Amino acid sequence: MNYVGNAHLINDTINSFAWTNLQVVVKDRKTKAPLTILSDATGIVNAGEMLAILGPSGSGKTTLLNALAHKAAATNAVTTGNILVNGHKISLQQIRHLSTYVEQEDALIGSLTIKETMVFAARLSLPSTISKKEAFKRVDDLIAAFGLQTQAHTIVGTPIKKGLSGGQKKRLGIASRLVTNPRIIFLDEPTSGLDSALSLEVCAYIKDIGVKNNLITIASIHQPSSATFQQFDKLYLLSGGRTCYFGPVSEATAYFAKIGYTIPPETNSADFFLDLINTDLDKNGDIHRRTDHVCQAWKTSSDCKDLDVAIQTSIEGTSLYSDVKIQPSESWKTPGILIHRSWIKSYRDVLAYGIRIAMYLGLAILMGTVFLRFKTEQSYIQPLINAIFFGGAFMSFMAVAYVPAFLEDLGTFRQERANGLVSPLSFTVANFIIGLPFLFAITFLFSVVTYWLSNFRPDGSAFFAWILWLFLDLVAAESLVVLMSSIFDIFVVALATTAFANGLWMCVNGFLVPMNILNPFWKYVFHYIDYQAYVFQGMMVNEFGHRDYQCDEISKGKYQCNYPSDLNSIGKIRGTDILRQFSIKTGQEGTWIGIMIGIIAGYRLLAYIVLVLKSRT
Ligand SMILES: Nc1ncnc2c1ncn2[C@@H]1O[C@H](COP(=O)(O)OP(=O)(O)OP(=O)(O)O)[C@@H](O)[C@H]1O
Repeated sequence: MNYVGNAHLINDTINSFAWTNLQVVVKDRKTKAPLTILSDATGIVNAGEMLAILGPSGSGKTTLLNALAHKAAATNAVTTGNILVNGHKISLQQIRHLSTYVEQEDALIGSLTIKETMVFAARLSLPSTISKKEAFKRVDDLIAAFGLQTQAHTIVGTPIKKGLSGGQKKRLGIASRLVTNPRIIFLDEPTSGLDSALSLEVCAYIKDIGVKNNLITIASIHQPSSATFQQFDKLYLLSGGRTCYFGPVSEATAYFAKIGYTIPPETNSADFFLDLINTDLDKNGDIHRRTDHVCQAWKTSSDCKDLDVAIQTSIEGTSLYSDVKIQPSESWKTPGILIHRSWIKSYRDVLAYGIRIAMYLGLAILMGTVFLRFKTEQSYIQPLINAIFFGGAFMSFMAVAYVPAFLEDLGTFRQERANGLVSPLSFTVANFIIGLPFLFAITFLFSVVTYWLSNFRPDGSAFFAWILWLFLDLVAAESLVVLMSSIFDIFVVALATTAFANGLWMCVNGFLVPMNILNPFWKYVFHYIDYQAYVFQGMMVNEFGHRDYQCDEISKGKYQCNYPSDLNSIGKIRGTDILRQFSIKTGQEGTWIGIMIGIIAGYRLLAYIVLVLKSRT
């Protein structure tokens, strides 16, 4: 770590970040009564210091961190108390302005390199007043500061292509949040998922950058090793939302000895403090009693009084901070930047579209060779209808393969949204646009193989009409994936609900049960909003609306026709008579295309609304 502080990162305006009497009350999940999950929290962190928020699981670490960052602690949570910067109360806008929040989960795009990740972070967050040269300098400086230079052109890593180690990913995630020059950094469990060596490495980098640039760093942390714990300057110890200790890490051992809890030799002090107040381990009420004593002792301690004095001094002694951090704000360029980023992902990450293209090509060969060289004889009519159903319905069913790639994008969006970089509208627009060329490529490849192998109506315009229906089908299917995954953002749930919805659309699209006998509930509630129904009808009209089929000739001039038609006497079946059996009208294609576009727009609009509603909580 031979890194020197960066001029742009250096904090010379924020001296202190303090909070007094913070309280968070939620509505209890079970009883619905008000429940205090954080009470009377008070503390101060000065420039260049790093604070560890420590406590047993469920003690309120994340609640405190979120309250400090002005993030919603939970749905319907009511937060009261004061948050002060240089002794002055600060609003949500101001804290966003000054700080960055690094979530526990990495939301990096696996197929981008370190450098690309940083450049896109800079492009999304820096205003156009910052020159390209300056932006690149910041990116390079941060890559160097986090010790990532040698891997600058290594990809983050996808499930099928290994990239960075866990520690490097963590460092990159943090580095990408620092391009906007925050003065205060909130980190939610930055060492989660890392072994003790990597945890130490990550914390040492954060500490180094914080000290060299005079930044205020606040991190919740879970069971740190001794070495990791020593990286922190201050400790906030919590149990059941109550303060057990706040003060320098170096003085914590002496403080606990003073109130009657002496640490045994060669014990990790963090483990000792946690065991002291971990009420989850309580068997006979001892730990509860001990925790009550520790919290009470803190309230009446001279250290607690000294803290109040220190905060009072910060209020009286300093001037207002000036706005220094660059306010990340969305610009009209954001959708374009997102499209560029997705474009790289699309061609580099085979999971995004590559696997689907290969899968659809395989499906095309399968379908084209099973439904091979159909003739215009009546025995081919039913297989032709089956092929049309299979082509439309199965293709849309397989769109579920897009779920993992979309969920990765959604994770990135959530974090960028939380940091004010990307709005639901930009994300929705970019996601829609980037899908179109790939869906068209899939449609074209599939159709070129299948259409001509199966001998659908051999006519150029019929071929292009087929392409149009299939393209609309895939766009609608992908839009359904986007909607379902936005609502149910857990992989298996998104997969199951999308598959279920597609199964439903298949059942009521008019093939398995023709519309004239489909029962009214399914017909009127679902059939008319079923995008697969319009694709099926469109493809059926494309095939049967414009040609006739031959009956079997039993003897010279005598025919046996399986489908009634006014042409039976001359040994033919009019295609439109087949359509009539399915209650499909001709000449409605324009309306159906319009409805398809409406359904696609509807899915996207609903997904957008879901994203807006979810990003409020
Ligand atoms: N609506 C609610 N009803 C009941 N309890 C709640 C509610 N919301 C939060 N809590 C409780 O508040 C406590 C604090 O949660 P928080 O996530 O801040 O803890 P934590 O210390 O970060 O836990 P972990 O280390 O497991 O992430 C938890 O015990 C949680 O169960």
